[in-house]
Amino acid sequence: MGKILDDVVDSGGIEVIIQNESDKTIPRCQHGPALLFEKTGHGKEKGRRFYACSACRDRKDCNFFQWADEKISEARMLAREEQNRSKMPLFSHQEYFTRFREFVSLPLEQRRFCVDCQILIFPGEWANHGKHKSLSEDVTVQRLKRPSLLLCPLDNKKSNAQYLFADRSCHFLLDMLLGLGFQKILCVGTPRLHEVIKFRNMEGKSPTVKSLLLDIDYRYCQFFDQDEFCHYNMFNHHFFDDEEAVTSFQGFLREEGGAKVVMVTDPPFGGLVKPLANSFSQMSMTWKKHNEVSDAAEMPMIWIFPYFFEPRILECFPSFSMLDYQVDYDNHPLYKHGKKGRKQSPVRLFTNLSPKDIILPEDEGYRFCSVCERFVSAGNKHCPKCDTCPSKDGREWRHCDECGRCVKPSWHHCSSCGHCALPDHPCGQSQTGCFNCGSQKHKLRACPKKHNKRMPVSGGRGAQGLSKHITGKSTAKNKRKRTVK
Ligand SMILES: C[S@@+](CC[C@H](N)C(=O)[O-])C[C@H]1O[C@@H](n2cnc3c(N)ncnc32)[C@H](O)[C@@H]1O
Ligand SMILES: [Zn+2]
Ligand SMILES: [Zn+2]
Ligand SMILES: [Zn+2]
Ligand SMILES: [Zn+2]
Ligand SMILES: [Zn+2]
Ligand SMILES: [Zn+2]
Repeated sequence: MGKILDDVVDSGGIEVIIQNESDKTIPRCQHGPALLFEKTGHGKEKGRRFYACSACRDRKDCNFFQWADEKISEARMLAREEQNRSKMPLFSHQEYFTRFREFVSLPLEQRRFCVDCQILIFPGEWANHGKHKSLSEDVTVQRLKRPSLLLCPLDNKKSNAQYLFADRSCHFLLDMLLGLGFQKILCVGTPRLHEVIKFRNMEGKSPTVKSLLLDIDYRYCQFFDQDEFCHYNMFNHHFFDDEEAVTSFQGFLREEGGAKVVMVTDPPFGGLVKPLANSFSQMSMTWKKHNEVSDAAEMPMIWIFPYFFEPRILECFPSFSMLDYQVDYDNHPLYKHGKKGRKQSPVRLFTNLSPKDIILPEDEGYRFCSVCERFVSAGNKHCPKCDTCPSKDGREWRHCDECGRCVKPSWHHCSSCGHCALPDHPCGQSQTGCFNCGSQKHKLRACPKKHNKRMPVSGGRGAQGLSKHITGKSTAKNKRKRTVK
């Protein structure tokens, strides 16, 4: 099966097609309804559609594949259902949480956490885990309240990891949202933010905030009850525990007593912007349905993603803007803040909240640009010619008069190509058509959108991201990727 998938992906581009997820004919893998893809580009299979797993970038984790026009025999269907069932978690959410309650009532010396199985174990179960590595000390109540510190970040051999916020970023996010008056935070793929909220509530230092975590990592069922955690797939808006989870989710979105809701999400990078945006729109529609808001209202959202996805996110959510704040992670040597790590973090906040209301920390060099009416990073100098603070990566960009826009400091204007590029760019062969808007009908010089502040639209990124999603091949740019089991 994997071989077919590789061949399909290798021989051209791929487009994802959004379907109505309530459509019962969509085939399912263990991660819920599969996504529908269409082959683009050249080759004999152009236009042919197929289904593949929505959640796993690495086909070793889930190799689900089916041509859309393929007839599946009854026997194969049954075998597939059986396989999906066999991949289900050991216990139901309710059972997991009942175990947790019992577990915390045990004396400290009887509490163990099996590192190999990533599960809390009772004395009667120790024998079954006899050969496994386990933690037997320090499984304190305090530690159980920060499960992200107890659980190993999901990781596979290709260094796909769960990237957890550094405390600096986590507290910045929470303080900023509290400052804006939000009382309910929907944490989508942000377990560390969720637990920090709970922790702060217990300390009683800041106003009490409600939090609901939606994540595909069901290990969290062990620590959070059904009104605090839903096992969820954000690529197909699928709740694994169906009705119970959906009810809990809908209840959370109801702004009873005027408690304002905001959603914060930090999805794995994989280029699948379209299905993510579709899920977040579905959430926003549910929020709308359960609250008395105007037709044009959108649920307040913060989507944490690398800056180079800006054009694609804005395409899906035109009301969003990208903020300069650099999100910092704990378990990634590349993305540490400031000079200590090798690089500055490429991860930013995209939001439909008003940028001028989001005060970025002065002690980290951010300042307010009164022309742009937003906080910008230290190196991001306002360009009067572009009428914006143009830097995306935090470095000081330079205005090129020939290109009519600001460019990265490492770029130089190349007269053969007619635009700025890195000094060692493949001269003359890099791009056909317009460098600014991607159109094949004109060159940069004649671009009607030349003074438009958008980044150039690179034609292939969607397909690239997706083929990586399916094959697990990585592109240099999209290094932060991880896989979830
Ligand atoms: C980059 S990590 C973000 C963690 C966040 N920075 C934090 O510290 O809380 C991505 C998160 O999304 C979750 N995730 C990955 N794939 C998912 C999917 N298909 N649906 C829902 N959650 C997913 C992972 O389990 C992980 O918690
Ligand atoms: Zn799958
Ligand atoms: Zn074990
Ligand atoms: Zn400015
Ligand atoms: Zn400029
Ligand atoms: Zn130039
Ligand atoms: Zn050139």
